[in-house]
Amino acid sequence: ASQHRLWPEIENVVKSQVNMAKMGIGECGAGWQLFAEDGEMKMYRREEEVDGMVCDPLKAVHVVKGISGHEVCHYFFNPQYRYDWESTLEHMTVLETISEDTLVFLQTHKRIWPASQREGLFWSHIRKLPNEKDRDGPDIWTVVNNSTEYSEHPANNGKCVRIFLTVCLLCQTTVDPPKDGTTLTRDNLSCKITYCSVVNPGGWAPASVLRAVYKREYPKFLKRFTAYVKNQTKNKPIMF
Ligand SMILES: CCCc1ccc(-c2ccc(S(=O)(=O)CCO)cc2)cc1[C@H]1C[C@H]1c1ccccn1
Repeated sequence: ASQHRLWPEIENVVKSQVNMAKMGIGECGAGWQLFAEDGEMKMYRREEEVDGMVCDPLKAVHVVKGISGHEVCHYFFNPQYRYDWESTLEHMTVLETISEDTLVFLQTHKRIWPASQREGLFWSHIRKLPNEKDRDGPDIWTVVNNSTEYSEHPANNGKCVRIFLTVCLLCQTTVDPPKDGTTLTRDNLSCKITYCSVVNPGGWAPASVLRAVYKREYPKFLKRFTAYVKNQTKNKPIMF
């Protein structure tokens, strides 16, 4: 995989996205507004437009008990689970398996009236990172998705408008060992999830419509996905 044409880009984008995701909302620059809150989940966005198109960066922070960062990234990365949790997905194919930790996806999302239907073509990379704060603590896990070009699938040659996205899911596991030295259970586990995304809708759509879609869809998406991981792992051994 390290000699693949995309490898230099993957290395650069993963490093920069992980550094951004690690920064607290206060360090990420000004202008972040909290737009959704549900228990431990907080969602922030910044209003940004590129050529008159809404490209609001989004940063969500969520703490979920009973699952590990590896499990969250495993179910987010692997294509075989995606239809179970991604409710806006209409079709998904893996265009290329670059390596076992790097895939290229082509996926179409259900049309959201009045915007036209969207599709995304992106590489997706899963990686374990050393826990710098605590050497013998659990590793950090991340999945980065980043749009890329494919000559066999030119943008906007069909009915769908091609979106351009960069997404980073960063997961930090916390283990709170049982006092009485008994075996670790999922009750001693929690995961801090940081989800960052910048999506360029690729073609014009009314700002009010896009912002309403994101305001509705992102909280639903993160809640549905984390509930799915809890349900899938509850009776399985912990994957660290
Ligand atoms: C006009 C643009 C609409 C639009 C742009 C972008 C996305 C989108 C693509 C990918 C990812 S992901 O995190 O990489 C998981 C893999 O699918 C999340 C969101 C979805 C929509 C549509 C379907 C709406 C939506 C928005 C936000 C979250 C979920 N769904």
